[in-house]
Amino acid sequence: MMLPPEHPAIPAPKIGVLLINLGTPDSPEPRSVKRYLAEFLSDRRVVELPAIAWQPILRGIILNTRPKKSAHAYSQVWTEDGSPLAAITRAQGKALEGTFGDGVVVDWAMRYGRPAIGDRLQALKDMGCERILLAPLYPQYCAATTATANDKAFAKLATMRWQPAIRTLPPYHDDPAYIDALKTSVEAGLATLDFVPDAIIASFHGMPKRTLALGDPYHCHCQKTARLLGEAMGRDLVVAFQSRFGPAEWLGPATDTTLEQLAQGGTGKVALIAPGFSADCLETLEELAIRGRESFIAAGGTHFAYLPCLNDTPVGIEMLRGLLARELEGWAARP
Ligand SMILES: C=CC1=C(C)c2cc3[nH]c(cc4nc(cc5[nH]c(cc1n2)c(C)c5CCC(=O)O)C(CCC(=O)O)=C4C)c(C)c3C=C
Ligand SMILES: [Fe+2]
Ligand SMILES: [Fe+2]
Repeated sequence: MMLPPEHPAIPAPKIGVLLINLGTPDSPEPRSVKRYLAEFLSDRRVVELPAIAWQPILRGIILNTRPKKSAHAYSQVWTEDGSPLAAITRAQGKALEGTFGDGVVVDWAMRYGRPAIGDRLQALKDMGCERILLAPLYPQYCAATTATANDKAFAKLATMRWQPAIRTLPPYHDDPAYIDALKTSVEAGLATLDFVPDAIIASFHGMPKRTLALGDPYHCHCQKTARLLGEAMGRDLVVAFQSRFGPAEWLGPATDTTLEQLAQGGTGKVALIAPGFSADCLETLEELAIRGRESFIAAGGTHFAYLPCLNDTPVGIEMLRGLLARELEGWAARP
């Protein structure tokens, strides 16, 4: 005679993984870019000024001048699948779908623009996800990226009577799996070049310098990533910070100045990498690969290569899968 099981079979709770990246306009038109910049630059985690001082500058000056210029930049990198950042984040989500086993759904959202974090959290809950891992895809922690992504998710949770359980992906700037993936990807990129670079520059997105003194670990995380990657590759990397915005002092040295100084100082061949970006985007494809090349060559450089981010490459996806699986531990199975 079959005995009844000690516990009746209770299905494991459904789990959601929400990949989050920064966000991007819906189209490379000034109107879409203006809407996106208005949301982005109104975030007090990004521009840390009182609204009463900042909003008149934003609405009166920046949103009347920058959208046209940025739209032109976006139009140079836009693809058939839309903005590179959105297309690659979507591809990362698709590549990870099904890799965590039954009952784990993978979705993706953007901090600014669409798909909105609140909408996708609601969708995951409506699908029956009782546990959700929020995964801001920033290897280096920064209040202007990681924290604001989590803030936005928690703001949505604040409206829910019955919340799912939540975990957040920690920064992974020094995780051996991330450093290994970068090393594999950079070495594979270098092997495709028809020249041997005299220098490899690791360019990270900049931040206002005062955030370092205020305790944001971003600068230290970037330096540590570059040190560990350099050690893994057996060569020094030049660290620089790009995309300066506004009149305040930013972390340095600036990538554009570094490229010019290297060229002027006789370093003719460089490879540029952007290990802080989990997906290629405007800041890498336009600012680094197009404008960086132009300024390096104009300053006398002879050979320039931009090596792509980890994106949805097998090595990048396997690294993300491992990091996310670790955060899901203990959630998947019902004892
Ligand atoms: C990877 C980390 C990033 C940090 C840190 C960061 C800080 C930061 N950015 C701005 C202003 C702008 N950034 C813009 C684009 C942009 N920034 C990041 C990432 C970080 N930003 C990404 C991935 C992108 C690309 C978006 C895309 O659509 O491809 C822009 C918009 C473009 C433009 O008009 O130049 C602005 C503006 C500030 C002020 C800031 C820290 C305080
Ligand atoms: Fe930025
Ligand atoms: Fe930029």
